[in-house]
Amino acid sequence: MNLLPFDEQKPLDFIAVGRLCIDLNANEIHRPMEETVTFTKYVGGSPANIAIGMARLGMKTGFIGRVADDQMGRFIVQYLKNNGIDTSHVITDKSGSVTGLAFTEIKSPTDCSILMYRDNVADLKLEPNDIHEDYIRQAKCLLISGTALAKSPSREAVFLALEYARRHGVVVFFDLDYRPYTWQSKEETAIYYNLAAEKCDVIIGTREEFDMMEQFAVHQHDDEKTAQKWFDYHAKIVVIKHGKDGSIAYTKTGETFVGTIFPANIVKTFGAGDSYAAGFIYGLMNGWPIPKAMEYGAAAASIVISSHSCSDAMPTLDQIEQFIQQHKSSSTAAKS
Ligand SMILES: Nc1ncnc2c1ncn2[C@@H]1O[C@H](COP(=O)(O)OP(=O)(O)OP(=O)(O)O)[C@@H](O)[C@H]1O
Ligand SMILES: O=C(O)C[C@@H](O)[C@H](O)C(=O)CO
Repeated sequence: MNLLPFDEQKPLDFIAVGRLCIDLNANEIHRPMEETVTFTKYVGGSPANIAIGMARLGMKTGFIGRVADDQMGRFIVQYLKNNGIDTSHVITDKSGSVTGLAFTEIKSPTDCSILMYRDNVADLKLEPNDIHEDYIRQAKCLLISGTALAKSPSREAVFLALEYARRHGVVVFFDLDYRPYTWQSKEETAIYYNLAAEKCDVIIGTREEFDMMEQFAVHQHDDEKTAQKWFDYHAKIVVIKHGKDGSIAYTKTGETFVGTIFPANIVKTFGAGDSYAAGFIYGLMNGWPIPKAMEYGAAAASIVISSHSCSDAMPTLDQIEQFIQQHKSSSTAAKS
């Protein structure tokens, strides 16, 4: 049974809507940011990372968003173009907005944090008029990212994109991407996340993100009940990510798949979710069984957390397959 009816006649594979930002990753690692002197600049923003990941995997990818009218905005657009991503619907915001900055602190491979500068950011200036029905209609799938729901008019733009996607048989992925500093309150977040999730086909989030969404629900902290809640709406697949403990995917048809991880030489933990999403969505779009899609997501995640960047490190299909093969060979050798 084809859970996700991707329309192979559509010319675009994947469109992401939302945040285009800059990551400034500490170069002096294993120390607090107070002691960091230099940073490396990368394109960032969760939906941007996922779109870059999809393009690296060979998918025809587009983006809907706003960038600041400055050097950072131009850097982002050029980077997307260099990676073969269609930027015809990336708008330069002229309101004096700025580019969101994510300063990353890498105290240890497992103790990382992100300091976000997001006042007056261009990405949340996205407007409903920036959302074009004819563009979304051309895509096999659309990715929305939770942070784009944090403020108007971006919030309304996302709901319009969802309306167009539903109208034209575009499969919708919702990456929860909860970033508390962008919201007024958890209650506000839960309300808007629930309203969006009701319209989505695949919902991907961590246990903590689903708990935030379900703060008004009768159940708490229960993966199966979380999945069933969304199957009662539009969802076909719900994926709950559990960090180094892997992931669990539930389907509306009653199947459950437990995803394992690949060992990683961890440089930093963040970026795992975005790379996992790219590998997983790629697998689903190719009609693979869910376990294989989860495997490619997990491999992509291990590759990215073993790297200094997120976007730059998003792997190609060959890199993922070589990584998986190397792991399998090492496992076989270790057993013999
Ligand atoms: N320490 C790890 N070692 C190997 N794989 C990992 C590790 N942490 C995460 N992963 C892989 O990445 C997937 C997503 O990671 P996680 O659950 O941390 O999502 P996330 O919180 O959205 O990630 P991010 O830190 O990018 O926001 C996991 O399901 C797992 O497959
Ligand atoms: O999503 C953000 O704004 C931060 C990202 O750019 C950063 O790469 C990250 O946290 C990835 O999960």
